[in-house]
Amino acid sequence: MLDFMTSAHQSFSSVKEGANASYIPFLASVPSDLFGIAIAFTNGEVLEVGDTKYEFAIESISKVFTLARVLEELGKEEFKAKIGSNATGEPFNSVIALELHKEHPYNPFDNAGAIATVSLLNAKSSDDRWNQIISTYNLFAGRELAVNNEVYQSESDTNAHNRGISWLLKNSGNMYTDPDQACDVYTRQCSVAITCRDLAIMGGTIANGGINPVTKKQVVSQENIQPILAEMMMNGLYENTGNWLYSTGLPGKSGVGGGILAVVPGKCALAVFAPPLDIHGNSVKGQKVGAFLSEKLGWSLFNK
Ligand SMILES: NC(=O)CC[C@H](N)C(=O)O
Repeated sequence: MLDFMTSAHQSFSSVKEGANASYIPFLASVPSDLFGIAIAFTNGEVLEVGDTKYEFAIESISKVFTLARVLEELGKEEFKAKIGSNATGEPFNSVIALELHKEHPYNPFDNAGAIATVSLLNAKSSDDRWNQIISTYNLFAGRELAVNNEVYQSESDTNAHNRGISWLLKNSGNMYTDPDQACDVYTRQCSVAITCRDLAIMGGTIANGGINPVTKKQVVSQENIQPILAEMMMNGLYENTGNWLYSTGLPGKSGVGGGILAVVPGKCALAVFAPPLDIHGNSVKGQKVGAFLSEKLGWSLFNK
């Protein structure tokens, strides 16, 4: 296993395609050649190659773990009715997608649906909303995570588009708290710093039926694993999800911080960190590693 990971790292470290996200200024300053690969198995073993200790911004991968928390609170049917489980086929921050669907979010991974998902948490205050989210992430990672304040500042200074989306949701009755509060908590969740190892363990918890494979704590109930994986399968890499699925056969999730997660249910989770992105916001090397390892290790869910 480690041999395949090392060979993926060696083969793809020279790939020059893609570029760091720059619409969030901080992300443009992250060294582009950082490259880590980690796999967490359901038995608690974790294998790592490359820059797996470097802390990067979780960005949109956070949407998976907020989804888990809200599913626990609402149940999957109410969640599906309020947010949805279909792809828009548009970029993750598309306003056109909202306009086309009467300002109703379509799924929890596009920004509109993600911000609405944050707003659905039953919380007394902004701090309470945030504490519910970060405590959930901590359980998934098996350690205390923290916001990278430089990322948070950089995103807060440049998130007018997401604030606009929040107010459109308010306009159509699909925002369940103050829109600016929901957007701020969403911005904070995207700024949480994680390592590649953390991400593998967070995904490993999903692969392990909701039980963190390292701490052995139940973080999300088994019945909510299917809706989480369905959302990842359907829109985890936005408009490139079909191509990802074609080559990996696995549910995945990307973030513009350069992280990518793939879940092999019952077996393990793969986390890759490499900042240069394709035009849809997905790590280029991450997608290559996913395709390579899935093929070598027979991970595809469609090859049984
Ligand atoms: N795809 C992403 O990772 C986007 C997350 C980013 N914080 C945004 O809202 O634009």
